[in-house]
Amino acid sequence: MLAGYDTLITNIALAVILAYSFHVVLMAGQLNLGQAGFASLAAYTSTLVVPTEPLFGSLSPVLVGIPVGAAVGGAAAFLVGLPVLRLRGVFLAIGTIAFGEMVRVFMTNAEWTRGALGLRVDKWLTVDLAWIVVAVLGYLFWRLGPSRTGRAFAAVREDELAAGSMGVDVVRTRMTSFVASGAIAGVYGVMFLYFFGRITPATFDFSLTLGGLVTAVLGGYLVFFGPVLGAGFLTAVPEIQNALGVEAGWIHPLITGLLLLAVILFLPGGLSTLVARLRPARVRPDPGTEPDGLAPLPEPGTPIAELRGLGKSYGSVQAVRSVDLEIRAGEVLGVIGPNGAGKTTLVNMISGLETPSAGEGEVLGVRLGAPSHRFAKAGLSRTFQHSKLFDRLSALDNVLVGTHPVTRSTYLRRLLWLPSARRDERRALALAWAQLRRVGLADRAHLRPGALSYGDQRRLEIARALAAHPTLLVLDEPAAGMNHVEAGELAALIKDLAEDGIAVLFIEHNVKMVLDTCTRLVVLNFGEVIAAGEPREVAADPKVVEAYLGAEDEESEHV
Ligand SMILES: Nc1ncnc2c1ncn2[C@@H]1O[C@H](COP(=O)(O)OP(=O)(O)OP(=O)(O)O)[C@@H](O)[C@H]1O
Repeated sequence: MLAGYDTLITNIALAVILAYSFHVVLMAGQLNLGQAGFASLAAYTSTLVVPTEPLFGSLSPVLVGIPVGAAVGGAAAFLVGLPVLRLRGVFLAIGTIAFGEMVRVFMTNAEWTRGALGLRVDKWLTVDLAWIVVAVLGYLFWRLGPSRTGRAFAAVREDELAAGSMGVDVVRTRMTSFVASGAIAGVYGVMFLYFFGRITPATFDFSLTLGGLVTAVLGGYLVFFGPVLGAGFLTAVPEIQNALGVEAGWIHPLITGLLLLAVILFLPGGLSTLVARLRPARVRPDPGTEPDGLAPLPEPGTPIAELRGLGKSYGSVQAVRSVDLEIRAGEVLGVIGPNGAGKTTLVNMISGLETPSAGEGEVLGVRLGAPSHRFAKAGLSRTFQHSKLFDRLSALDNVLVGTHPVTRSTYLRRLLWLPSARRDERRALALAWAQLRRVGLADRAHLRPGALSYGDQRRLEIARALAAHPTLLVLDEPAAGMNHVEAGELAALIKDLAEDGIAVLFIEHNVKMVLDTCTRLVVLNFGEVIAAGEPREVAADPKVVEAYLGAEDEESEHV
């Protein structure tokens, strides 16, 4: 019955495959626009290396070409990614467009490609095979979404800095999505070749890239079936136009453009989120088990961090100078000081977000200057002065990202439905739920951060940090914006955590809370430690009163 529509249906499948090569990078927040180049390289390579007749008499050339295309596209993406992934956002887009154009110019001028005349092969692609490839890709993306790798992609997309601090290797995650995108574009290129039987350099021009991007954005990249919706929708427009007998060629681009605008303005997650919204919001339930297999924390009092002569300058501004500091397991160490004293810069160096300009040190066995995910893996978790929650993830998913350093990758095992992947996911869920309960947010697990009160957002960030089972928890002004009651509850939580053996390093302007909770206090002024020791003694130090507490008197009366 569908025989007359073979070409149309195969075209839709090809559009879906191309859109998936955008979907995978958009999932990780990367604007790669070099797909035309990867597809071109893969298709032209196939004309050179894939036999023209079925291999062993039965294996269709397209079946040989698909893995060749994936390998060529993936390898090219890796090589291109090494330099261009230093770029971000629009600069990454420009760099990858330039690559696509370079490939096109090369293919036009090379002799073996026969330039603009192009190359011909037999048409081996069938509609069934095209949709089998779509089904395989759909399956891969369906299983990716709720896996640990899928969460890492989402975390990098939402906030690279926070993702790194949660133990996600941002460079690796960006490269993984880039290589996957190249591999899928390569598969597309080869399938295109064996469907139309002819390619020219102009086949893989910038309009192909734009078409794929529009399809992926329109369909949406937050849900795995976005590319199918996008491709179906965009193909339906000219078909309806034909059925109505409207000839005008401008209608398709106009409707596509308007739709794209509407999606960007009113439905940033694409059409698929509209479908997803029809389902009631639900989160994966608490498995009800206690999180197991967590490494014991070091004995209280064991040194876990040592900094010597630490300094950081930004041009002529010396933010931190000659700081010597030791942190011991199980202590609550408060860092106070006037605005601009260098507190955030200090904890940024301790957690790998800044590289020191002077001095050295180790935190949990990791030398300062290493990337933030290494500190997170070693047992350091942190929150930020201005919350860095993942806005498009539910509260539960935010906390699940926090489990990254203490969980194993589940994606490949999820593809094979191995029970061990299920066990690991249940363990991550148990860890996340336990922290949501601990901070009193279990009943709001399904909400996105934007729907939570300010105090709840700060608590959620603490839950996310605790999900990594940290040895050292760094809190940057956790009580900022909290009322008396909330600040009191937070102080009680910090004391509880210390009793559990977690070392807490926290920056706070709420002096009452600092004096109530800290076992040791460090005061910074102009980047230098001006006092350190027992909190009440330090608070009474005339130097501290002059530099900070005098100025804070009014504020502390309010806290
Ligand atoms: N990325 C940067 N580039 C340039 N200067 C910076 C940078 N980060 C911090 N500084 C400067 O370093 C100094 C210390 O800033 P920092 O944020 O560490 O202070 P702070 O004690 O945390 O202040 P606050 O209590 O206001 O958060 C300030 O003078 C600040 O302007």
